[in-house]
Order: sequence, then structure tokens, then C-alpha cells
Amino acid sequence: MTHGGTHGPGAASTADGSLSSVEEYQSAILAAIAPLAPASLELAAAEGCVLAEDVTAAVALPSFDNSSMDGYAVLAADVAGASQESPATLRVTGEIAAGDTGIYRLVPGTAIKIMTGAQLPAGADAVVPVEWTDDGIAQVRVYQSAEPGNAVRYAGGDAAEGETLLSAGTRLRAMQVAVAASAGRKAVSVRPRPRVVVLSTGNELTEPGTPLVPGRIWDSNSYMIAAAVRETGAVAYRRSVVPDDPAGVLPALEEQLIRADLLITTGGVSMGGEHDVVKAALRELGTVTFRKVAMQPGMPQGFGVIGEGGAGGLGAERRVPIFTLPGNPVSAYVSFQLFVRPALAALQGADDLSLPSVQATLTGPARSPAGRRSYLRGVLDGSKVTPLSGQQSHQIASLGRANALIVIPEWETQLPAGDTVDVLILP
Ligand SMILES: Nc1nc2c(c(=O)[nH]1)N[C@H]1C(S)=C(S)[C@@H](COP(=O)(O)OP(=O)(O)OC[C@H]3O[C@@H](n4cnc5c(N)ncnc54)[C@H](O)[C@@H]3O)O[C@H]1N2
Ligand code: MOO
Repeated sequence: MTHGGTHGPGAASTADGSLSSVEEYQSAILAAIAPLAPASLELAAAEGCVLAEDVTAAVALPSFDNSSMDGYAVLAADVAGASQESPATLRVTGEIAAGDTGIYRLVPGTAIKIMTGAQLPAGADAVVPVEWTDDGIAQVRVYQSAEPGNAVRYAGGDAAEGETLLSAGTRLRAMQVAVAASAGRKAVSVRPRPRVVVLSTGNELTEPGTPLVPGRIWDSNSYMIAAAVRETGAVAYRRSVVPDDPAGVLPALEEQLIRADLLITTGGVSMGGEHDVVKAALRELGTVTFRKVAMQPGMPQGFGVIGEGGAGGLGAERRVPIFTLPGNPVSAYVSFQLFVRPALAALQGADDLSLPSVQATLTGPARSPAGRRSYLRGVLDGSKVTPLSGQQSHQIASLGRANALIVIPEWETQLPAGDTVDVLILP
């Protein structure tokens, strides 16, 4: 039996009207995000960015007829019928190396030694690989006939002049960088890597590496989210912990606006009233919406923009999107993967950062609260997936062992081993 993650009872809206579905929340986020302005970057810097223009072939590729093998440029007619018993013998009149820009002409009845990538001489219509010959210097014996065009790479055989090689919206991986360079491009217009500032909030937070006293924990969220940002190719700046001081939150955010295309906070967004300082401070602004999403973990969420009026004083021309993720580490992690990754792609004019999904068979039972879609930490091994023990939102140990999130739909509360589930593959 298959339990689809996005189709089925309760997927679009939830039984409890006060909760948003995962899809409603994702749509609201994407609707509010505009791509960053394009910039021209040199290829080495553009790697990993998303193209904001089409890249076309400035010239035909290749731009000249050339040899695909080390051998001899010939006229096919001169080696017709050649065989081991009755080789064709041709005088060798020269040699053309790759990069040689000289002008050569093949005289019928002769051969010119030629290297892979070297220009085909005028008058030649085929290349005989050296393996088919005696590798002669002054003259060569050819033991096999060659069709016209043999081992020849014709001008335009890869791409025609003006042909679109890469389309706007394509992320520049190594392969695409190679194409842009082959098209002669030194720089390309891309959406730059988003700069993301990560802040964790909470009086209980202590810097890792410093001693712990009862009542305190080491801050893991800011390191985790900054690392998750970098895993997408974006730039992350981690700001030191922001204490639970309602008056301190907006100034701390404001200070970061100058270097941020996106802000991410963790903590301080549940029901703790004035203790939940992020929610309290941003609610005042009126440009950030707090809601509950029908999922587990990651129920309390906030998203909006800052920079208009209240915080930042930068005016309406610079509005920086902000995510306020829940403080429980696993909640923050899952929220990042589901909501922030697509937003980072949207800032780059792309839609390629959502986690890939596969189907797998549960090796053990899985439980989920009614009306909420669970994302359970699991280990995916081929077509089987095993839910890990320790699924509460603070249980970070199982996060370290997981390579996947098992999706249990809103309308299920328990699934037996053997059921098929959707599984999101973690980066
Ligand atoms: N009465 C209610 N209480 C809670 C509710 C609720 O609906 N009603 N929701 C719970 C859920 S679900 C979540 S998730 C959390 C979200 O809480 P906050 O976003 O306000 O986060 P905090 O209260 O600041 O912290 C929660 C938890 O996470 C630990 N934490 C926070 N920051 C970090 C960090 N940087 N590194 C490591 N751990 C961190 C913090 O110590 C808390 O244990 O609220 C529930 N409560
Ligand atoms: O929804 Mo909270 O995110 O369980 O821990």
C-alpha cells in the first residue's frame, strides 16, 4: 500500500483549521520571494550560481574541421580498397599538430601526418588512424580503407553559431562551467549566492568549547543552520547568540541587514509570551507572520520581511526575508530543509533545492500524531528505510545517524513494517 506524501485526505488543508498545511506554507513563502538582482561574475566566481541569461555559442563549435585521432589526413579515394595484403602507399608531405594555425593543402595521392584536434588540411576528406598504418615518416603504408569523414570532427558538429547552449535558470555546475568556457565566455550574468545571516536566540545558550553549568546547553542551531546554508552553495554568516532580551532582538537583526539577503533565527517563537522574544519583537513590526504548520517536528513557524520602516531603517527599497525557525534543533533542521531550501533557490531564480523524494519500504513501525505530517529521522538503504529511535524534537543524537526523512501523512497515526512511504533524501 502506498501513502503519497502530497495527495490524499487532509493534504491540502488540515482537520484543525488553525494549522496551515506544509504546502500552503511553502506557497506563501515562495509568493513573497523575489530573485536577487543579476550580476556579471567571472566563471570561477560564478560556479554554483544560477544563470540569469542564456549562454549562446559565439562561434560554431568546433570552429574548424579537425581530426579526432592521431593519424594521417588523406583523400578517402586514395585509400579505397586498401588492405593488409594490398596497402595503399602515400608520400607524407608534412605534419600538423594541435594548435598549428598554418595553412596546409593536401595534394591528391599524398598524406599529411595529423594529431588529434589539429586542423584538417584543405583537400583532405578523411583521417586514417595511425593504428591502420605502418606509422611511416617519408611515406606511409595504409592497411585499411576509410570512408570520407572518417575521424573528422566538422565545424559546427557540436553546436551551430548562435545556438543556445545554457538557458537562464540553469545552475552552473562543473559541466555547465565547461560549456560556458567552451563558448568563449569569461564572465556570465548570474543571480549571486544569497548571503544568509544566522542568529540563535536564548538565555540558555552557551558557546561550544566553554564550560556548561546546569540550566545551560551548548548552541548547536546556529552552527547547524549555517552549515545547512553552505550545503546549498549560499554564503552563511553566523552571529553570536542573541540573549532573550525583547529590546535587543530588533537591533541585533537590524545590525545584520546590511550583509543579508536572508535572515534566519532559531528559538523564541512558541507560546512563551514575553520569553519568546523573537515572536514578541517581530509581531510589533507587523511584517512577519507567525503560524502553526501541521507537521511534526517544526510546528511553530514565522516568515516575513524586515527592513521596511520599523527595523533597519533602510526604507522600502530593501526588504530582507526572514525565517524564524523553532528552537528545538530537529525542528529547526527539518524546517530549514522544507522551507528555507526552496526559498534559497527562489532567491536565485531557480527551483532546484527541494529535497529529492523516493519511495521505500518501512522495516519497522512508524507513529505520527493525528492531523500532522511527520518527518521521522530514518536510515535509507536501497529500497528499505528504518525509522531511528529517539524521534523527539530535542533528540539530536538520532539526527547524526539519519540520512533521510520518512514522511508519514497527516491522516495516518501508525504504519506497520512493510508499508511503502515517501522518503526525503537528506543532503
Ligand atoms: N505551551 C507550549 N509550549 C511549546 C509549544 C506549544 O505549542 N505550546 N510548542 C513546542 C514546540 S513544538 C516547539 S518546536 C518549541 C519551539 O520553541 P521556541 O521556538 O520558542 O524555542 P525555544 O523555546 O527557545 O527553544 C526550544 C528548545 O530548543 C532548545 N534550543 C533553542 N535554541 C537552541 C540552539 N541554538 N541550540 C540548541 N538548542 C536550542 C531550547 O533550549 C529548548 O529546549 O516549543 C515547544 N513548546
Ligand atoms: O513542532 Mo516542535 O517543532 O515538535 O518540536
